[in-house]
Amino acid sequence: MEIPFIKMHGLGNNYIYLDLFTLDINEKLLPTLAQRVSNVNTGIGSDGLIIIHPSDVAEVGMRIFNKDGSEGKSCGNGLRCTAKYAYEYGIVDKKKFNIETKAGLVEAEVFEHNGKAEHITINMGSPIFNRSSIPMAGEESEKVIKEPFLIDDSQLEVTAVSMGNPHAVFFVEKIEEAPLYDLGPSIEKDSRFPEGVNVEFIEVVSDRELNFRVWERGSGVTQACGTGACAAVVAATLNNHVARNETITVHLQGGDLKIKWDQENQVWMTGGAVITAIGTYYFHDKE
Ligand SMILES: N[C@H](CCC[C@H](N)C(=O)O)C(=O)O
Repeated sequence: MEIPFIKMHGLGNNYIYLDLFTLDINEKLLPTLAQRVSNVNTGIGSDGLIIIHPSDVAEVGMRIFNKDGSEGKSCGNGLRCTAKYAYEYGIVDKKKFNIETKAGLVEAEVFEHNGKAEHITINMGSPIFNRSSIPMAGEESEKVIKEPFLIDDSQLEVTAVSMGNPHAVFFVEKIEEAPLYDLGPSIEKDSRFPEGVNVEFIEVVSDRELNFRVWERGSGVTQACGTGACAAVVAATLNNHVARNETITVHLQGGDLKIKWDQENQVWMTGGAVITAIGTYYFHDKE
């Protein structure tokens, strides 16, 4: 089967995108397709698969599948790339529009330069704190802020936030010493997170600046995680490390995002999006 695709990245967090406005594909195939195209040796190579699709409730819809085939409910870098593609390829004819995700509707705004979407702002909505909605096991509580968290003999403190997808945020002295590979996999699959969890390590640089690394649920270490950067700013605010209602610069491995958690409890994310390649993927029934 010949499958036309677009490869795009947001700060190096790269996905293979399928445009279901022009392509018809059996959605049962998507988890397997995500695993196949993500494989850098036998596929194209990516952090996963994103589906851009018609929506009854928004101008455009987006679904995200991680490298392991699991479906996430939202993806910040994917949303910026989806907005860029929708604007530049005529799916939408305006600069402000909604995108439907499994986590709900988000609002996108494209900032154009020479007809191209130079950078994109997404209103990622309100953070979710209560434990059962993260979801995280344990006594129901309003918030999980710097809760003791023992993992593989390491005593950590976790702040848990959902941006429609679950995030476990840990603060470290030096970002280069973050135990990304040592503890990321164990935390991701820890039973205290019944749906798994994205794992972020944050170094506070100032009250307007964070350094950030991520081990993503279903994809492992990626260059950037948009929902994770939002969760990091919310967690840093809850722990009084950064100022509320101010624009915080988050330095991710692949570049910077500007994040603001405003007084109306909306989290705004601004950053770039790049089209890397357009091509045809040849799906073989037998790998
Ligand atoms: N791994 C995430 C989905 C991708 C999120 C990330 N790439 C972003 O930019 O937000 C999850 O399973 O919830």
